[in-house]
Amino acid sequence: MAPVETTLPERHPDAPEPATELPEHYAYCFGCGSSVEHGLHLRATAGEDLTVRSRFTVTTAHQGAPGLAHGGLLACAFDEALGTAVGHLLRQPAVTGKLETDFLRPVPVGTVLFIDARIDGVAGRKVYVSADGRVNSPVGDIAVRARALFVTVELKHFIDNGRPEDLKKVAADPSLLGRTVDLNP
Ligand SMILES: CCCCCCCCCC(=O)SCCNC(=O)CCNC(=O)[C@H](O)C(C)(C)COP(=O)(O)OP(=O)(O)OC[C@H]1O[C@@H](n2cnc3c(N)ncnc32)[C@H](O)[C@@H]1OP(=O)(O)O
Repeated sequence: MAPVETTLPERHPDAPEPATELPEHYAYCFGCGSSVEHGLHLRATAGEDLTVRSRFTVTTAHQGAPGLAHGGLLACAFDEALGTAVGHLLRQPAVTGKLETDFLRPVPVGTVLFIDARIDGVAGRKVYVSADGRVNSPVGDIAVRARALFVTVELKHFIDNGRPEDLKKVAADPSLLGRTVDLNP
């Protein structure tokens, strides 16, 4: 539940159609990037209305306790899944301001975590989102639940704050970035 009054936003007219597989947003993103060897490699599909379904396989590189996913990595997966929902459905750059997780059941190595994310409401630049994660199936008991606040930003946020050598790499090879927002709106 958002701590302030919110309104339900419109799904952006250029948002991907439901059932569209969404591209990684940055090749070196720990959450979704294909160039990060032990990253989460999260994959997402646009859902109906203000929803996105993501999934990732928990590997031995993601352990906290023997054979079990690290809670911080699970939080990372939710951050990515929630940010993907905001980025694709609203088509606005946004960053995580706050992320809260409830770890309800252990998530073993080798399982696929299905994460159903939704946009709950907006208030000015604040976008409230939440998600449920289930083990090996998109239905059944919830293993992890998360709520987050994303704050919309101008592209300038990334240009002003990113490490210059990484920004240069992207400028030299724009294919490293998925085009979810218009760079020249
Ligand atoms: C398709 C694309 C897929 C992308 C997936 C990516 C997933 C991963 C996303 C990330 O992990 S992003 C990286 C982690 N986050 C950051 O690095 C953000 C660091 N924080 C900041 O840069 C600034 O604090 C921030 C841009 C969030 C806000 O600073 P601003 O100066 O622009 O705005 P301001 O501080 O005025 O806050 C705007 C509103 O948000 C509210 N707010 C900001 N942070 C908050 C917070 N933590 N808790 C509660 N409210 C917060 C703030 O109170 C205010 O509310 P009001 O409009 O009602 O006044």
